Amino acid sequence: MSTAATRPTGPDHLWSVDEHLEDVLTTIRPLDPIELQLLDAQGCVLVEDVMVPLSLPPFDNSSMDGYAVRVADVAGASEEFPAVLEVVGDVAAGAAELTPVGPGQAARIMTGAPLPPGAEAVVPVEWTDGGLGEGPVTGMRARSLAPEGAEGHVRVHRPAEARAHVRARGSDVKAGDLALEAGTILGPPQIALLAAIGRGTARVRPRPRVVVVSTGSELVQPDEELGSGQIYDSNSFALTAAARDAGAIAYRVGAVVDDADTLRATIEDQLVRADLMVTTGGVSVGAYDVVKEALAHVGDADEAGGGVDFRKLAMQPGKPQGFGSIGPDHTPLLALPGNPVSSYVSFELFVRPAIRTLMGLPDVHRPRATATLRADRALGSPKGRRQFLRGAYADGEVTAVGGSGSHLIAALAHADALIVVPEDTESVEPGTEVEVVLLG
Ligand SMILES: Nc1nc2c(c(=O)[nH]1)N[C@H]1C(S)=C(S)[C@@H](COP(=O)(O)OP(=O)(O)OC[C@H]3O[C@@H](n4cnc5c(N)ncnc54)[C@H](O)[C@@H]3O)O[C@H]1N2
Ligand code: MOO
Repeated sequence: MSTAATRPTGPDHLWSVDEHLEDVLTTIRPLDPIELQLLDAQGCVLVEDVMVPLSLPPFDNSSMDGYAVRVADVAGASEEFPAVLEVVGDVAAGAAELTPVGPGQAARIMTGAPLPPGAEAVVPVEWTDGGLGEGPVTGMRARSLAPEGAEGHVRVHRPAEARAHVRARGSDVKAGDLALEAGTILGPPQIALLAAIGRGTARVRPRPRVVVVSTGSELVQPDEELGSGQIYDSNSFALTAAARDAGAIAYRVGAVVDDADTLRATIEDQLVRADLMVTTGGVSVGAYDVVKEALAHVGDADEAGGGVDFRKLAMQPGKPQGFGSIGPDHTPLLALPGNPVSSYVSFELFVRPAIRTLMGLPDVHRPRATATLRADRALGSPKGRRQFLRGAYADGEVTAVGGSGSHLIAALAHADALIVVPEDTESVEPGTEVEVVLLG
């Protein structure tokens, strides 16, 4: 992997949101395809055209529980003048041996069972006396309780056209047809089709394995006792959940203390199961900014442009960011800022599209919309930085939720959109049309 970190920008260059995103998306390539079991391929992108090896249905079969008959035998039948036919046996779904239906005969047939030779149509059981010699019945009795239903005579009360209630061989798809084309995303209906044509596996781009590492000596695992100056680690949970939501197989690594050697060792250990590494915290300008310390000078020895580049973005929240690659496989790494809202917003804007690029998905971005800002007063925004405020969106309107502080986790939990305030806008009046990112 090479990164645009080598572009001639200089350490003081303030990257725009779009430049950083472009760097990420032009660097990260879709994962190599593999053959996966059908259910493991759910949500993945198919990379081959799949042809239909056999027609569906594979044979003419009944769409109703009823009687397989010859058309001429039931012509003009009515309840008053029923056609009386000899029942030659049962045809259940899965039956391999089929008794032919001759003139004056019928076979009792179940939904999905093959149409026996000689039969031309199926009359539903409700159009007959079910072999009981009385009026129309509503169904059949279980074979185990009434085996005599497979013999004797049946009175048919209505005529049937040729092929009535018969599902023709190949009426769904024909052998040689294209079942699914390369590029299809395998949702449940597509998985149904692959299974129906007998395919147990599919060649797809796999879900990326994403390892999330949070950093900070102040962080404590939820459910444990908080000591003085400590807080619970929420970022690793938020980002692992977000990675899963984006389609990844995500692994959460508990918070690593602010020690560069410990962090380097942890990342090295984790590389074996990572297609993408995400860290949070330690990328700012403090004396304990461990991610920067641990990774800033770790390059990919054998590839120019490797290593992690730390940069400032013209964005709020999410100003400090790191991006690059590490380890022998040049595993891409995004280092997100530690403030909880900053890390989440950064994930939405950069990591989610990266995950979806790795999956080969055509649509890597969240949908956006235009909405009318509902607010009591104007919203302020820092000049020169693209601001992403949290909002609640409904029916073409968006309301700001909480303020712009990057620590406001509770407000984030009540938002379903990000309000985008452009770099050159310092104040947004109520009633203004704004762009929103819909978080789904
Ligand atoms: N002098 C300056 N200070 C700061 C600047 C700056 O430009 N000059 N930038 C600020 C901005 S903007 C951000 S964003 C943060 C980013 O800092 P780090 O990425 O180094 O993050 P930390 O210092 O480790 O943590 C920041 C904040 O977030 C809390 N945190 C960290 N990890 C977690 C977690 N897993 N779960 C919950 N909360 C977490 C941490 O306790 C801090 O409060 O830097 C500003 N400073
Ligand atoms: O840019 Mo920081 O990410 O605002 O809080």
